[in-house]
Amino acid sequence: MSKLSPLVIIVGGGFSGIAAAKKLYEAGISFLVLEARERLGGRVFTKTISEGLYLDLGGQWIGPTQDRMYQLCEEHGLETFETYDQGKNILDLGGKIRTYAGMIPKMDLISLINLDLILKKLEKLARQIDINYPWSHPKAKKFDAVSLDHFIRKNSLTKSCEKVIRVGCETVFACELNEISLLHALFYIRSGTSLECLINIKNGAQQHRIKGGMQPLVEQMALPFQDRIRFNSPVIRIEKTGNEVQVKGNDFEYTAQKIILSVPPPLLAKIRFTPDLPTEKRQLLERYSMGHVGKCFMVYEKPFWREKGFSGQAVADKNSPFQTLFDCSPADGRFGVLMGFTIGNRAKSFFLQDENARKAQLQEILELYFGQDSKHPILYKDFTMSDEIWSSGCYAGIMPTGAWTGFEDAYRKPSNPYYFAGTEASTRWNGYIEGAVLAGEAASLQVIKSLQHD
Ligand SMILES: Cc1cc2nc3c(=O)[nH]c(=O)nc-3n(C[C@H](O)[C@H](O)[C@H](O)COP(=O)(O)OP(=O)(O)OC[C@H]3O[C@@H](n4cnc5c(N)ncnc54)[C@H](O)[C@@H]3O)c2cc1C
Repeated sequence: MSKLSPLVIIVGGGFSGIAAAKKLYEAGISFLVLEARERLGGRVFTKTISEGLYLDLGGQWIGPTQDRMYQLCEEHGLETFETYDQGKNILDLGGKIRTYAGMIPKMDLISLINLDLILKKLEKLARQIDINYPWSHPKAKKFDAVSLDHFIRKNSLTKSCEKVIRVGCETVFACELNEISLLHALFYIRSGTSLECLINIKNGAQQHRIKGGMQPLVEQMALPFQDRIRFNSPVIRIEKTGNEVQVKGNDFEYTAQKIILSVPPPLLAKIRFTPDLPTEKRQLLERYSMGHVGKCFMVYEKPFWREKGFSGQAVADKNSPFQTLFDCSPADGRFGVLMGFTIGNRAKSFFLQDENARKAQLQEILELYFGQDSKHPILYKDFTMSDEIWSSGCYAGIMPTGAWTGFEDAYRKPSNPYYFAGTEASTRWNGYIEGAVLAGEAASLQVIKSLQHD
């Protein structure tokens, strides 16, 4: 058993935990990061396949208004590049393929008008939400009593419109739409600036990727304090006695004064606290669910679809296992990479099949969309964080109906000596890497302040 006694222990070495650690390091405060996995990054995971070919199996995109992410890239000398976004997009409704340019899918006029009205309505409602106090909206109880699914069914006048708006929302929220409260959806939109910002590639959250992948950034951030990170160290119990806290795992025990918790809500719920966390936080933790997403990559010798005038983007209804497709080729286009998102119930069915069947399904879709050239991939790789015990889902924790109005800010509220980070604790870019960084930094500032007062 270790005798080390840092002032602060950070549980979790994702972007949030490492952003918290960076702040403490800069402030000269002793700390230790305990990370369950053998790597940093958590829900960010870059797999290098060969020289020049890497796949971001977790979070990968950043975009305007995610200011901290751009600052961190600059600070660590990492370059960003534009997501490929030129040429024809594909809309696949019931296997009927249409192509269109720009953001407006090719549909009948009534469906288009209906789609525009729903998007505008969501945008307008989201603009009224105070991200610090979503429960304070005069209609908060009404919005929190229904799911996003309810809102979409109520406002969709045509089947095509409903299908397209569903696919868009499933891709943004990464869950079945009956799992998410309308109030949480509005908060999430506002937290990410606007719906347009969440959906768009250009001027949106999908605008840029980092050359070499996202995980190298968190590794660069942690370089100066490598010796203060302990890997393969899941925290199981946290016990407070007097002014000290014991943090315990299977083969370690550390004592500290303050604890920053930066793990996803369902995993926080599994840590045994003595005395227990405040009742409202415990009850809220039990309500959170994680989304379900799979990323499925087909790699080619070159991005052949670009020469044929395709962007590589597609949107599909339930006849396909993939809600959306994106061009995820490396910056230099040395390889061609198409990535399909399978989300919610589609992901559940998809991952019940063996890998050969999964590959065959993506192959079939790509041939349908991009023709014979897609017949000869050099690699197939898929991945879902839902199968990872130390993530238990993604992109992020989802608030079901009644949670915001029932528990307000119970999740992020500190209860000395415990401080809560992780993207779910962020009011800005909640669910995103930017949110994870902001929440980690905020938790460290709270700890520093509290140490000054002790
Ligand atoms: C497929 C996918 C696509 C995404 N796409 C994007 C995107 O393009 N852009 C974007 O901004 N966001 C995206 N996201 C979301 C983004 O990745 C997350 O919001 C962000 O990485 C969360 O960071 P975090 O530090 O809060 O949590 P995590 O990354 O989950 O870090 C928590 C850490 O805690 C560790 N841990 C858990 N339990 C314990 C324990 N008991 N003891 C010790 N350690 C523990 C975990 O191993 C993990 O390393 C995506 C996520 C996924 C999975």
